[in-house]
Amino acid sequence: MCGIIGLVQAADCEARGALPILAADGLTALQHRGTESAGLVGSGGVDRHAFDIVKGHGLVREIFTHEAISRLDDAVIVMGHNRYSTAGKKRPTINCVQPFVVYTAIGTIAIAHNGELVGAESKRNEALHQGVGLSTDTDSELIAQMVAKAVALNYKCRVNGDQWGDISKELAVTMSAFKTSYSLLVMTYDRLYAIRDPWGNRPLCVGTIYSSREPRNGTSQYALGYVAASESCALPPSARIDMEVKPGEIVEISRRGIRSVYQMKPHNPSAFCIFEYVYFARGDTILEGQQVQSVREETGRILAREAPIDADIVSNVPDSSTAAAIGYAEQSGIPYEPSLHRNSYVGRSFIQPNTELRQSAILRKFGVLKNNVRDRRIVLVDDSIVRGNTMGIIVKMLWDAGAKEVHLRIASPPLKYPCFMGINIPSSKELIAANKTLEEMEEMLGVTSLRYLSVDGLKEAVSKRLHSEPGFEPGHCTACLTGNYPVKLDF
Ligand SMILES: O=P(O)(O)OC[C@H]1O[C@H](OP(=O)(O)OP(=O)(O)O)[C@H](O)[C@@H]1O
Ligand SMILES: NC(=O)CC[C@H](N)C(=O)O
Ligand code: SF4
Ligand SMILES: [Mg+2]
Repeated sequence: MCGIIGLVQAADCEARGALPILAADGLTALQHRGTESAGLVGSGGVDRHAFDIVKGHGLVREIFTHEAISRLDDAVIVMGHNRYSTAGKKRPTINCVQPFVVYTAIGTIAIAHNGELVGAESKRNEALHQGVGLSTDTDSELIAQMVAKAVALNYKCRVNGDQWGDISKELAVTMSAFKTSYSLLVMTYDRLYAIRDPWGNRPLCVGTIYSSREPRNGTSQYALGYVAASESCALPPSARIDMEVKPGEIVEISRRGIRSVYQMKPHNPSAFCIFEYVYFARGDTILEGQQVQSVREETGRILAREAPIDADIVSNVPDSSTAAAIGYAEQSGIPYEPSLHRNSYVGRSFIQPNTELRQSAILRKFGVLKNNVRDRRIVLVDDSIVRGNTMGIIVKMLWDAGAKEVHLRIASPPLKYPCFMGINIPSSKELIAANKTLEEMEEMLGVTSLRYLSVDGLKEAVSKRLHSEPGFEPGHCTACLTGNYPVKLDF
């Protein structure tokens, strides 16, 4: 998934050093989208070649020390990225860490990408045979090089008065070369572009940072700057969302404000990743006009109707299933009581890059609340089972603590098909539900019963409060659940 954020200081705001701190805070708020590496790039808004860059492997707080980000103190535009890799796995060097910064005919540009390009391999070969040199095997670098190429090809058509930092035409050309999946931030020395692919597969929103959270008596609020981010949870406290970037849209953010500069024909219906609601996004984020936490609660309520069971308590698998467990408890009338303590210093396991790291995270992450578990019939709600790593470990912990029955209820349908659009599950071999029947899974996981939410149930939860723009038919990618991919997979 990856997390991206960009900030631009308003023309009449003279604060110095605030932007990199807000950007690092934003990346911290997006840490759940990627923990492998992070980077920040800044521009002072005057020199079109000189960008300052801070990058590293690990967590945001480890990379962006006070000293490291002070290098960006003069920046009036800052852009950052948290990485969860889906590409570049052959040689995961520092070169793969985003944002990608490239020198082009009009000056330096930087690109931060969330998603994965379907068909990247053939585009990559095409580019290599046209003499484009690539330093990594990531799809994101390819986008950066394609933009650089579009800039070079359009160079002679730039008319006097064209601003160096304006690359909207070149971005539109690049967009037409790729189908999905990308939400992008592209930075030139004096502006930032927020772009979503025509399927709208990954999220991206844009907002304004105000001088105060609320208008005060007698004084009006004014804009200190502008922000674009994967999720609204990354916006500074005094910011408000202005828009979610539409599928196929390019939004330009400069020191003068925000404007939509291009709208490619969107795919109707769109194919926004339904797993953003199930697992990836943070509960307080607003997607398609609705709060993720509320959608998750609704999945729990529907699951309780679809798969009821008599039990003593309903428990969550912290963190991301908590809302669904609350919804299940509310609908079933069975009290919600936790069975597991989650160590907050251990991150998400699913987004670790290999099995060893995933399993070691799970082993360090959970402790059992024995007094709640002993002699109880437990409904254990999780948001998903992917490889089965989490369940394999915690169900055993519950039995060891004296549970009487363990009924697993999963607030999404069985995940049976690979994802090629930004999630690192490239093969169905590793997906437990693709290779076992429900009964085999019950036996393998050692649970009293196992039931999943239906595809229709998940769609119902997602559609209930969804807000859609006129002219845009909202739709969701459910490919990993149904095998119906939004684009033809010709590779
Ligand atoms: O079947 P698996 O392969 O184990 O994957 C599924 C599990 O991984 C995720 O949790 P994760 O620990 O990543 O994040 P969370 O703390 O937000 O729940 C998800 O919420 C499931 O619990
Ligand atoms: N999960 C993502 O969004 C990954 C972005 C990009 N494909 C990379 O591997 O760096
Ligand atoms: S295949 Fe699944 S995880 Fe991938 S984009 Fe579609 S819904 Fe999301
Ligand atoms: Mg989990």
